[in-house]
Amino acid sequence: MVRIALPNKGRVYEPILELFERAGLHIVDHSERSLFAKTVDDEISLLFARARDIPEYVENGAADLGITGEDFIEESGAVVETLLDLGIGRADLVLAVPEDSSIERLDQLENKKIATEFPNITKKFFGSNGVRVHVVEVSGATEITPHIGVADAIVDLTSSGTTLSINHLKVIAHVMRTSQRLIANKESRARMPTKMAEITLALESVIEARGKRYLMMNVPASALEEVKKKLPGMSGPTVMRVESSSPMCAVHAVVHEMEIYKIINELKSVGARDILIVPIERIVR
Ligand SMILES: Nc1ncnc2c1ncn2[C@@H]1O[C@H](COP(=O)(O)OP(=O)(O)OP(=O)(O)O)[C@@H](O)[C@H]1O
Ligand SMILES: O=P(O)(O)OC[C@H]1O[C@H](OP(=O)(O)OP(=O)(O)O)[C@H](O)[C@@H]1O
Ligand SMILES: [Mg+2]
Repeated sequence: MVRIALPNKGRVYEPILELFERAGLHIVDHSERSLFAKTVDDEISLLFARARDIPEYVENGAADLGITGEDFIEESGAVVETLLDLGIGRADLVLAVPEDSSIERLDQLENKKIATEFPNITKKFFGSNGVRVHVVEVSGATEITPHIGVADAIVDLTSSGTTLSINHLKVIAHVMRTSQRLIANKESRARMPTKMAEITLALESVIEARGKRYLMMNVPASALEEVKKKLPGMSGPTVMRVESSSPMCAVHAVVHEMEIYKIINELKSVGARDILIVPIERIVR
């Protein structure tokens, strides 16, 4: 049996459940408040925990696999194996000061107070930069602390930048990037390599398909070479013969959604027609 620990709430909760559904690891028996769930695979069960606690649970074997942020993994110092970057919950951990502060450089924070939910990362960051500071640990709403005399600066996560901006804070240094990772207990991985590889592959196939579309079109044989030049394709486009009165081919290719707009126009201009653009669920390499 493989036990996977997932965050029980927060901004990454829904995206992670959606990832499992797409990967075919359908969750059964799960209500919002329940801390355990089964999956369609009898050999895989889920437990729901605080994202911050997950690295430790995976390290000590309470869970064989876990999903949580690189920020919490680094902060915990847990010894685990990282199997996959899920690309969900991307954020930057930054050092910020009030907009009207004269502080612009790290060394100006010598002996000052830094509030954060990440005391270990913060101590390491200032230590490696040779600046001595007093770290004040808080458990949320860190952005308020410089305005109430609790701290001179903060180390906190930002993605859209909205929270920093409405709280009149400016970034003066970048500490680390984070996103959700699939992590494994070392012994569990050694004991169940095949099952772990199977789960990793299932999740990876969803990530791989993200932002990609499947293009299908009919192409007169005379235009085939020009059409092939326009298509990137994973390993070149697939070309099939179409039963038709004039020589005709069906061409299929995987294209990134960012390229679709431009490619469609180019394909049409060289003779492709009946173009279909289809979503891709998963790509298993
Ligand atoms: N602004 C953000 N943008 C993207 N991801 C973020 C952001 N803030 C936090 N995260 C990520 O979301 C994950 C869960 O954090 P979240 O803040 O939802 O939980 P928490 O801090 O444990 O709970 P709560 O904030 O409710 O106390 C973390 O791994 C973190 O990296
Ligand atoms: O750049 P933004 O998009 O504005 O996001 C930044 C905010 O997101 C996180 O807060 P969270 O929602 O986890 O609340 P918390 O402070 O209670 O943990 C983080 O601690 C910031 O406050
Ligand atoms: Mg939070």
